[in-house]
Amino acid sequence: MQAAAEAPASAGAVVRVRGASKHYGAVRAVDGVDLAVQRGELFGLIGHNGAGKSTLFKMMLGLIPATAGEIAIDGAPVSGSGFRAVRRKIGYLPENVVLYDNLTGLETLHFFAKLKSVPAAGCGALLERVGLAHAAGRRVREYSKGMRQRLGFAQALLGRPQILFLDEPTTGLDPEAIREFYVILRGLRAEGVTVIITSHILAEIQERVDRLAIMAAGKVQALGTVQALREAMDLPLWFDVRVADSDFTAVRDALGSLPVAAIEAHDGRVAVQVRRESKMAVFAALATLGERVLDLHVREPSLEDVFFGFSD
Ligand SMILES: Nc1ncnc2c1ncn2[C@@H]1O[C@H](COP(=O)(O)OP(=O)(O)OP(=O)(O)O)[C@@H](O)[C@H]1O
Repeated sequence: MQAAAEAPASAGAVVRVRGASKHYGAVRAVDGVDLAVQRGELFGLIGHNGAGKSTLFKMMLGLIPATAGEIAIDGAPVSGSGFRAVRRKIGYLPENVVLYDNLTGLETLHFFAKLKSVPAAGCGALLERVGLAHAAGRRVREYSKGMRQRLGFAQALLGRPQILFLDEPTTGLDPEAIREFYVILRGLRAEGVTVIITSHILAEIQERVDRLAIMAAGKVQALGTVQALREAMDLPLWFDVRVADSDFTAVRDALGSLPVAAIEAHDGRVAVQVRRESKMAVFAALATLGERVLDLHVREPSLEDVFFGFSD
């Protein structure tokens, strides 16, 4: 499948990946990936289990060497000696963050602060930022999965990183916590922090990232804004129409000979599926019904529809 346009020039990119591959014997975990993420961008990486997301993350962090290709963060190749300084600007939340059950939340952050050689003074404020101030003195053993995840996120924020890599950061979080999490991410983005995030929860990510890459079998199958990917896929749209007296025949008649992929009536509404290119013609046709149209809603294909189109 052709990747969508929209990839910005890699010249000013904070994260630049060119032809990166990682092979484990016959397994091509990552296979010729090109990617450029701009400063201050909130970038999503999605894909099925085993698509290669975590492996690519670890390569971008310089944690595992690439079999082939080049990866540079803030201009420094991850395999070079200059990367040591860049690493200080990076925060990382791994898929399975390792925490010590016997430490309290605050002790945990102090411990990570020491490892990162950053001052411990901000640890209390960080716990507050991720909503764990009330549990700062409790041992991690007593933390719920969501609380552990928040603590992992706090650890990633130690030292005010300029580039954040978050692998499945919302696992275990309840809906309110997910919302709070993205508020924090937007705040960080406004400060110019670059965020790269993986997620399996497409509905969650679709309205929140600036751009995303869909990975499958180690390759980037598509790259762009959610809207650009929708358009590249040319998936049909749905018009949901509520019409006076549930007069569905009037809707059918108004549409006349316009190409309609599907038309369904339920709950007093008519759902009309049309190709994107017919969108404005369908609007115009429905407008002829005047006040007999009581409500109208256009449903874009979800990221899930796009995802299955690109990753199957
Ligand atoms: N150390 C390793 N040795 C051998 N194969 C590996 C290794 N690490 C990853 N793989 C393989 O590489 C492929 C990509 O794995 P990866 O963990 O990057 O996928 P993922 O997209 O992060 O999956 P998930 O969503 O399940 O976390 C898989 O087939 C996996 O089995």
